[in-house]
Amino acid sequence: MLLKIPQILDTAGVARARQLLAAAPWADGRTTAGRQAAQVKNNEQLQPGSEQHRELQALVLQALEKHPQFFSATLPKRVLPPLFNRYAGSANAYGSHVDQAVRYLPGGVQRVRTDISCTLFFSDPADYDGGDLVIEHSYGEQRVKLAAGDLVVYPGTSVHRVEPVTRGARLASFFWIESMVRADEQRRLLYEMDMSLMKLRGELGETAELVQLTGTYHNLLRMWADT
Ligand SMILES: O=C(O)CCC(=O)C(=O)O
Ligand SMILES: [Fe+2]
Repeated sequence: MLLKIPQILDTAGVARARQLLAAAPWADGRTTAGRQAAQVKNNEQLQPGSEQHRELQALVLQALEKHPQFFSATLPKRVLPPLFNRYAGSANAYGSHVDQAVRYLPGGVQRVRTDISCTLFFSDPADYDGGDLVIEHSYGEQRVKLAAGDLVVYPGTSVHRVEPVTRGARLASFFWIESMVRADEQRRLLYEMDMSLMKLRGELGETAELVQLTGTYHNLLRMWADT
């Protein structure tokens, strides 16, 4: 399921993130990519370990935690620490690739399966030309270029690319999630059901049928979740 979630970060959060990104040390992006992806990756990435990097990670993670739609759509079990990239100058781009299936948490022991890939945008579309995140799926390609503060989540299984940035700079955070529910189609059913339940509850208040269907939601989650 490809889902755009608006305003994960508010204006103040975006401004703070940009300030930190401007002061932080950048390095070649190829260091964190797998072998195939490194051949097509041409961007910069924030070097982990700096004070700015830590504050940025906390900023993103706290924003995600506060967001009910993010939780419902991803049902996170583990979230890899967010990373940060910049595409600017000399047509930085990231060619077609699939993200590595398994990554390590810092420390290099705990493995995380990358069920869901995420990009959180810090630049507005007017700040740069090109730089669309293009995600391939069974119905064709989806182009994504969101407002600063917005997030896109998409299946880790997708072939995707970032088109060359030909003017300005595209700043983003990218990270991966291992979900309690491994299968994308099961997560989608749960998400759609949860959203409909919330809407119906707003329209009708609590009814016996809503209690029953909410139970069905939780019982499906119980059946499918691996916590
Ligand atoms: O910059 C992006 O939106 C995506 C980056 C990406 O695909 C990756 O780092 O694997
Ligand atoms: Fe990727």
